[in-house]
Amino acid sequence: MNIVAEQLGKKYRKEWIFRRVELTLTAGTSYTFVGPNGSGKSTLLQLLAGSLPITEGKLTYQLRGITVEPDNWFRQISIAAPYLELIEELTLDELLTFHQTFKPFKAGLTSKIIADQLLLSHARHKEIKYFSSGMKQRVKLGLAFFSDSPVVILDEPTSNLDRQGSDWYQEQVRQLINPSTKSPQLLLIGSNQPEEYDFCPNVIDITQWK
Ligand SMILES: Nc1ncnc2c1ncn2[C@@H]1O[C@H](COP(=O)(O)OP(=O)(O)OP(=O)(O)O)[C@@H](O)[C@H]1O
Repeated sequence: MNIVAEQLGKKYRKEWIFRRVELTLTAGTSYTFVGPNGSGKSTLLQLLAGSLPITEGKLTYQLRGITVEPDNWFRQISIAAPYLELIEELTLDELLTFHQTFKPFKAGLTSKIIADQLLLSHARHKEIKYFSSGMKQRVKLGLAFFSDSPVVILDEPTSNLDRQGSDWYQEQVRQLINPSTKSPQLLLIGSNQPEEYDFCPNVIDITQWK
């Protein structure tokens, strides 16, 4: 999957957050958007995910050379972000089962394996509303890591994670763009924490588009 942005701009009321963004984002690698608080990292990630309308410019999704219609972009993307909520009333097992009805997991992964991978096998039958903020963050990241989607978007990925959780993130995130993986994904990160993206070859300062 490739995503191409041409002359992309976003304005909230009278304020331009960024303008004239030019990007060609290619599968099999990662890109991290950096910049101070309020610079527009989350806004740009949501635009690239097709979940916020663009004010000007053009976005194109291409899967194996074929243009994907905007109505189908959401099928290509898994996103973990602080502003996206989990369904609190479901248990972890129920959430994993529900999630698979619209976004399958990668081959061979069952709910049990994923709960083990999340280090949450003890909490499979607990409702998400009783999870700690770090446990919820692990679930959000897991849904993004383990779903079979060409694009993975992670905004502030290690927020609320303890040392063990951050180590787990480091281990998992590298798998996404491992060249020996059968279908390498496109990984997009929004971050202010260098240790979240120290492996990433493409670090892009968003303030260049102010
Ligand atoms: N719905 C909205 N309406 C008006 N302004 C908004 C809206 N959402 C975001 N903004 C503004 O857009 C700017 C960019 O916000 P954004 O959350 O994208 O920044 P960020 O770089 O992700 O920040 P942080 O590092 O704090 O997460 C901010 O000035 C913010 O106030």
